[in-house]
Amino acid sequence: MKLLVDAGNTRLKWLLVGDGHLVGTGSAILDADDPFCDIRCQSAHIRRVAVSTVISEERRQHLQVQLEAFCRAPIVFHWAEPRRGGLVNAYTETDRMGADRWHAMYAAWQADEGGFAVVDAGSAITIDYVADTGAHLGGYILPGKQMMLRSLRQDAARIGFDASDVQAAEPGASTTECVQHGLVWLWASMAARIEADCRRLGLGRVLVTGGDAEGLLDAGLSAHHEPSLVLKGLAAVDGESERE
Ligand SMILES: Nc1ncnc2c1ncn2[C@@H]1O[C@H](COP(=O)(O)OP(=O)(O)OP(=O)(O)O)[C@@H](O)[C@H]1O
Ligand SMILES: CC(C)(CO)[C@@H](O)C(=O)NCCC(=O)O
Ligand SMILES: [K+]
Repeated sequence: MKLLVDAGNTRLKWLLVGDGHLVGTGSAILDADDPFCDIRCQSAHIRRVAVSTVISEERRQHLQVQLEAFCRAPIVFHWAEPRRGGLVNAYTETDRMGADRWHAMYAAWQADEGGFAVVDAGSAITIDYVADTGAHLGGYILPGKQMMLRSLRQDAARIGFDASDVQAAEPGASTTECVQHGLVWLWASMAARIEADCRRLGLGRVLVTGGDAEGLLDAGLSAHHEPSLVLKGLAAVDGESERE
């Protein structure tokens, strides 16, 4: 079996696969003491671990120690690359790009259905555009939902607000409404902007992933929800590098 790990700044997601079929899936807060406790009894059967991560080098080393304590299999970290197959990275400094973005793009590219946008609504939100030819056209990095709410709470003395699941975008009449509706309003504008970019660039598909994907869909983004897009791309990359 192979363990695939996507370690983001907030959460770690994993898939356990054996002979092309899914054995298990799970997630944990990044700093959990034992993120793989649910699959401890299977650890002896894991023959390889592949990781896509965007965490700091210090936390990456800590994750590696946790994985080494968990199972004896080789651990391979995969990073953003200049190109893979027909997919070509727009970055000149490829190694500065988050591995999650590259792996999500590669998963979408593998579907072989033409140009696309990938939206990853995680701790940060990333948007990447890829043309029919496989040329990455570049992207955007924006603060994620919790990051935005946290900065409003922390950096402005009088912005106190409550949590809300309300998906409303009309002008608010309380601090909570102004903040929460403001977020939906911003996301709705972002959704419209992504659609306009896709029309202009001739991209036929939008894929969305990440912990806040559903919020973006509710705010009006018209996209296919692929919760495991990063892990899917990582699986493809790791499978190819094993065969090389
Ligand atoms: N169980 C959960 N725990 C934490 N955040 C969650 C959870 N469910 C949804 N979220 C939302 O998901 C967002 C984090 O998404 P995700 O887990 O995809 O991030 P990440 O992969 O750790 O981040 P990144 O890859 O951007 O570093 C948060 O902004 C939060 O609003
Ligand atoms: C933007 C995030 C945090 C999204 O997870 C990640 O992809 C990252 O740390 N990227 C590094 C900067 C870049 O991609 O240019
Ligand atoms: K992510």
